[in-house]
Amino acid sequence: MTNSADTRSRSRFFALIPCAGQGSRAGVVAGQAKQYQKIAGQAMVLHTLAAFLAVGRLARTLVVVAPGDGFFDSITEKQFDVAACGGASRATSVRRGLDALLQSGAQAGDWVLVHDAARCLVTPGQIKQLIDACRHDEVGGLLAHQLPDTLKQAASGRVSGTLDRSDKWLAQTPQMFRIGLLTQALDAAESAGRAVTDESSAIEALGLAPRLVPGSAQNFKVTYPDDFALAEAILLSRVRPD
Ligand SMILES: Nc1ccn([C@@H]2O[C@H](COP(=O)(O)OP(=O)(O)OP(=O)(O)O)[C@@H](O)[C@H]2O)c(=O)n1
Ligand SMILES: C[C@](O)(CO)[C@H](O)COP(=O)(O)O
Repeated sequence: MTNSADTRSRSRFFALIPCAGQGSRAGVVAGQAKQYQKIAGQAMVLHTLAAFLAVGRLARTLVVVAPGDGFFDSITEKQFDVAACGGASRATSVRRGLDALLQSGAQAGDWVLVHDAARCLVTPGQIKQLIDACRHDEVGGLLAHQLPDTLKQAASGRVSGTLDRSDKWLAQTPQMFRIGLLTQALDAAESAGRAVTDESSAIEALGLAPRLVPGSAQNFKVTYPDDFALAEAILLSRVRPD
């Protein structure tokens, strides 16, 4: 007979990569979405996937793309799965991806590491650090980065205050939670009509406190036009990812 501690200690780790956005802030107009733009010789998302595929502890990696997206069709012998179930928001893409994982054998007690396709500078070492820091945690957690600059509050384009930044962190990904808990949290946010921009905020709304695991300034999300050149320079400068 197994008890819940036994079951939890056998939990597996899955990766879920939301990849169904457009990249409007990056200035991407018609045509290829941001995550498919070439950086350092290959599509951004392929750099992201390379980091995850180098982490042996992951049972499986699932990429969630928009319905009708054929980007991965030509890649044969993929070491990852693709589900064309992306939605209108990142949260919907993630939520549908969780269903796809559960339908293909993942269990509610397994861990999922959710990571933006557009955060293509993450390293296998950072992914392993998150797993090691959170695998025995009751809640789970996320990579995050402490603010390196003075933090200003603004009103009408002028400074209205300088904020204490000692307790402020920039949320990054991956964000790692039990699949069942994250499903419950995203469903609760949706029922309450509360838009969530990351997994942690859905978990926080349940009254839980995710663990902050120091990431790196280099693990930024390619969001604005200037970010492409910076991401390319960093990728080209890396002899080995970590
Ligand atoms: N409906 C959506 C929106 C976003 N994403 C994914 O979530 C990650 C983070 O999204 P972000 O890059 O911030 O958003 P985009 O929607 O791609 O960009 P923008 O808001 O500038 O249009 C990206 O890998 C993106 O592909 C998604 O899967 N489904
Ligand atoms: C999930 C995220 O990457 C954490 O920083 C981020 O919130 C997603 O991007 P958005 O700009 O908030 O949509």
